[in-house]
Amino acid sequence: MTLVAGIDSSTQSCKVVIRDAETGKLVRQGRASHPDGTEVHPDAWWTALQQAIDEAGGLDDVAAASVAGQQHGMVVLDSDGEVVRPALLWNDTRSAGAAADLIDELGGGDKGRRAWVDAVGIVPVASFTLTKLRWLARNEPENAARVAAVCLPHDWLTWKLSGARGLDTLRTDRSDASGTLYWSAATNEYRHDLLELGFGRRIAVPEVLGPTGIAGTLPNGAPLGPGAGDNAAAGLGAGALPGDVVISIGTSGTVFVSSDVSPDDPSGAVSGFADTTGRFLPIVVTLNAARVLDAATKLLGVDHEELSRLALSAPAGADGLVLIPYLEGERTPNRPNATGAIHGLTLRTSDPAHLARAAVEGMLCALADGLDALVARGATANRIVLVGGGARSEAVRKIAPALFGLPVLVPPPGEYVADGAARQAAWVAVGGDAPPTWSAEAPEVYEDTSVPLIREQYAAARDAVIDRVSR
Ligand SMILES: Nc1ncnc2c1ncn2[C@@H]1O[C@H](COP(=O)(O)OP(=O)(O)O)[C@@H](O)[C@H]1O
Ligand SMILES: O=C(CO)[C@@H](O)[C@H](O)COP(=O)(O)O
Repeated sequence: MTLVAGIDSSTQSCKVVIRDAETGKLVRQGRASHPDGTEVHPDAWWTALQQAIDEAGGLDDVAAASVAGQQHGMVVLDSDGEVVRPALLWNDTRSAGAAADLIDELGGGDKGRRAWVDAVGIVPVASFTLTKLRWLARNEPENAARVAAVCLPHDWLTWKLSGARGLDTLRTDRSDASGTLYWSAATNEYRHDLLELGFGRRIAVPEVLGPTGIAGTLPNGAPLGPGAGDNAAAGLGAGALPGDVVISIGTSGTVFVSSDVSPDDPSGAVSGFADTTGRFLPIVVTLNAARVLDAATKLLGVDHEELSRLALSAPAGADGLVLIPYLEGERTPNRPNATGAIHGLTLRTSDPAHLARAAVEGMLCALADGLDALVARGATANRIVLVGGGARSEAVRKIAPALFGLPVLVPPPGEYVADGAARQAAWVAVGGDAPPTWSAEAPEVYEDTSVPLIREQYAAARDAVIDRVSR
C-alpha cells in the first residue's frame, strides 16, 4: 500500500492524516492544539506539528506529504531564516487602518478598490498579508528592518519539514499566494511593485508552484507537494462537484466554489483566490463562525450537545431574538471594529433556548449573506456541502437549509482540509492530469423550506450594529 500524508495547520489545531494513496482509506491520524490568540510564534505550530505527526505514527513510511494551513498569516524571516516576530494571523484586525491606506494609495474609494481587484483579484482588508506588512513597517521599524523574506504559515511549515535550507528554497502554491495582495491568480505572477508599496522595499517571497510542484523532500526522500490554503484544500478534500458550494464552519466561516473565472468583485465581499487545480476559488470569509457557538456555550454554561438541544427546542426565528455574531469584529461585511450584539430581548425571549437558537441562526445568517454575495457574482449554487467543526452541531445541520435555501449535504465528520492535502500528496506521488478519485461515504442530506423572516430580522439588526470607538 502506498501511503500519503496530509497536514492541516489550522487556527486552533494541527491535524495529520495518513491515507492510502490509491483508495483514500484512512490509515492513521494525529492532532495537537495551537495556542489561543491572533498573534502566534510559528515555533508553536512546529511543536504542534511534531506532536501530531508522532500521534499519527510518523512520516517515515509515506511516499509524499502536503501541508495545508490557515491563510494570510504574516511569517517574517531574517536573512538567516530566523523568525523576526510572532506571526500576525488572518483574524488579527490591527492592520485595518493599513488596509484603508492601501486602498487610498491606489486612488481611494471605488477607484482604489477597482484598482486592487484589477491587480490581484482582492480588495485590502485587515486579514490579508500585505496589510500586516504595512502595519509592521509603520509600527515596528526595528523588526521591519530585519525582514529579508515573508511567507505564509503553510509555506513555513513545508520549508521546515524539508530542512529549511535558505530563503531561496521557500515555496508556496497558487491558493495561498492569492490571499497576499502581492500575487495575482489571473496572471500567475507576483506584483513586487505592490509589495514594495505596502512594505516600503522589496523582500524575498516563496516561489509559487503549480498543482503538483515539488516543494522539497522529507528526511526519507519523499516529495513534499506545494500545499494549499485551508479552504482550497477543503474543496479538494470534500470532493465538491460543480454546483456544490462548500461552507466551512471553523474559526472562520467560509463560503466558496471552484470556478473557471475570478469573481471580479470591487466591493471586496467575494475574493478572487485560486484553487488547488489551476482554477479560481471565489470565496466569502467571515471572522466569526464556530467560536460564536463556543461563546454561547460559555454564556449558557452548557456543552455543545446541550446548546444544540436548546436551539432546536426554540421556535424558528427565536421569537425575534437576533444575535449579531461580530465577536471578533468582522471582515465580511468589513466592520473590523464592530462588536457582537443581541436584539429583541423581551421577557418571552429571555431564556437559554432562545439565546441558543439566536446564536446558531445569527452565525448562519452571516454565512447566508456570504452565499448571496457569491451567487450575485455568478456562482452556481445547487447544493451546500457543510464542513468544519461547527458542522458537528445537530442544530447547525438542521437549521442551515432554512437559511441557505438549498439542500445541505453533510459528509461524515472528518478533517477535510488535511484530507485535501493528502489527496494533493497522492496526486504528486501517483501523477496524472487530475487528483486521484477517492471513494467517500455518502453524506447526510438536510432539507427544509426557507424561512425569510429569519434573514429579514437578522438584516435589520445587522445594519443597526454600532462600531467600537476604542479597543
Ligand atoms: N459539536 C460541536 N458543535 C459546535 N461546534 C463544535 C463542535 N465540535 C467542535 N466544535 C467547534 O469547532 C471549532 C473547530 O473546528 P475546526 O474546523 O477544526 O476549526 P479550525 O480549522 O479553525 O481550527 C472549535 O471552535 C470547536 O469548539
Ligand atoms: O482567512 C481565511 C481565509 O481567507 C481563513 O479561512 C483562514 O484560512 C483560517 O481558517 P480556519 O483555521 O478558521 O479554518
